[in-house]
Amino acid sequence: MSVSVAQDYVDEGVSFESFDLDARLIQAINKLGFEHPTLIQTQTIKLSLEERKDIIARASTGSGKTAAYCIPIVQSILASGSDSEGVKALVLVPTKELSKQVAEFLGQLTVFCGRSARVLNLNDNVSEQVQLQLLNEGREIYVSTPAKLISVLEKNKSIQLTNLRFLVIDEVDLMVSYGYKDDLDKLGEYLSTKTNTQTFLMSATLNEEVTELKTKFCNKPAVLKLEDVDSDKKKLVQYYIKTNELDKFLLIYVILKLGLIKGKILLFVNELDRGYKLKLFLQNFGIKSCLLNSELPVNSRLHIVEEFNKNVYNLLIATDEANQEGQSNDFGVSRGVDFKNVACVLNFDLPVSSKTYVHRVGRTARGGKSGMALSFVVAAKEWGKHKASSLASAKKDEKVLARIERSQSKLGYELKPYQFNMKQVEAFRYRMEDSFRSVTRAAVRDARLREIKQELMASEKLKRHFEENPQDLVTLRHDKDLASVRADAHLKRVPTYLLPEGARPEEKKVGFVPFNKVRKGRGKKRGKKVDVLKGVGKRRKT
Ligand SMILES: Nc1ncnc2c1ncn2[C@@H]1O[C@H](COP(=O)(O)OP(=O)(O)OP(=O)(O)O)[C@@H](O)[C@H]1O
Repeated sequence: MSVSVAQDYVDEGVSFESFDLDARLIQAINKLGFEHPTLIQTQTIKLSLEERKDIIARASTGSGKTAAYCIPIVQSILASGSDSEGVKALVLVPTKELSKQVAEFLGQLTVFCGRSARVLNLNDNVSEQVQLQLLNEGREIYVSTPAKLISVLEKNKSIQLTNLRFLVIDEVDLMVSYGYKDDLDKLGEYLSTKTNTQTFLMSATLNEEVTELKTKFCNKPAVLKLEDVDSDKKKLVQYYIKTNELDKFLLIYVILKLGLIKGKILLFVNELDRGYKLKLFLQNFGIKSCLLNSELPVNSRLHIVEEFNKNVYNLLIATDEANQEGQSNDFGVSRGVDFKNVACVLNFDLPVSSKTYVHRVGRTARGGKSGMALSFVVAAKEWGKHKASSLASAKKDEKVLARIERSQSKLGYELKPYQFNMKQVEAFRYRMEDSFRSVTRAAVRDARLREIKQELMASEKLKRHFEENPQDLVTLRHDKDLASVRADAHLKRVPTYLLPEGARPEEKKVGFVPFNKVRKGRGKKRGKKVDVLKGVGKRRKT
């Protein structure tokens, strides 16, 4: 099987065999479908295996950083045989989602290694007894969030980190802002990183706080910065639409109802309630979505990401909360999670910083695929005019957009304004307003409570159920309709007269749907499609 990742980042002249890797590791890499390493992988594997260097790596989202540190770790463990007892590698990540993702990836890399390289995710949802048993088995690689690690170390004094050969801090710039500083300080007491351990600090973005961790954990590190890729090779196209607060709802309704974006969409909002509001609003039109936010139990969150990756859902509404200071909390949905095959990242609410924008849009155009980012930007003069749809963070949208444009242009990207022809979507306005009105604050509150209850129950069910029936996912779909919003059933149907000609039933057209009238005439222009959402409606492969 051939998986073409991040073609832009692939180091085509290099093969994995050239690193002299263990045959079991090569076999696993082949099984994963990786044909060539990516640039960051080539550099990291070499520096790690040949020079045993500490590494600080900044490389774009989707460039293959996980394998870049996992491969040398597994290789070194296999090469050393059973020379010492205890944990040999520790991978720290900021969220449970990432802990699961990285542990699973390491599981795939070590699938042929038997007892020579075993992985333990300390964040796994198991009883203390089971965990103790797993710890006693003496696994070679631990993956954990810092807080969980410290709690495990404090409860199990017999765990020895003295033979630790690798320490990885992934998404390193988040670690400090997540409040993990104390845990990392404590961890320092368990390790002698400066002498025995090779350290990797990884992220797509780095900040000053990293300097502190560098001093603490690294010894003359090599600094890799691999984010500049030929702009003509770039596969991420970025658009923004300047609009007002209420019209965001009109735009999203038209775009989704008419299927103007093909493929899976990851949509970001900035507040919890807005996620529910949008879900209920879309539900009125028969548009299904599922929610991902920090309030949901972790089991549900993990399951939702898994299901989205398996294409069970097409629209995921993720809440990336912004705190009072306007800083994005970035709780994890926009960080590091390897969402598969996302065709479009849609910033329904613009993030509050250009850094968060990088991580959000980095969820698409991964694995060699192309992708699109579309951001709704509220014009400053429009802000606050419609209370019910207003969002505090949108006040600064234009300023944030300017910052995003500056930082993206340094990376060789351009954000193109999207000229949305609002006149042509006006016909949908009254339906949008009907639906918008029906989603009252009480309905949102009710939906939020219900969803959490439902997910808490499902979460427990999930745990037990999947232990017994790993295949049976049917009862636990997360995109069920929520709560009882009093909207008319007619909203679910778009009457034929509102549809663009190409989408009317008798025409049986599949795929791209032009919004304008089909031009009839002679010669080449006959039947030419004009796309009101030019760019947005482009047919795409996913
Ligand atoms: N050499 C390779 N060949 C093919 N696919 C690869 C290769 N390396 C990584 N991949 C795939 O590319 C995708 C992105 O990799 P990964 O999640 O490590 O990116 P990342 O750099 O950590 O991004 P982020 O900063 O968003 O976390 C994954 O699905 C991974 O399986």
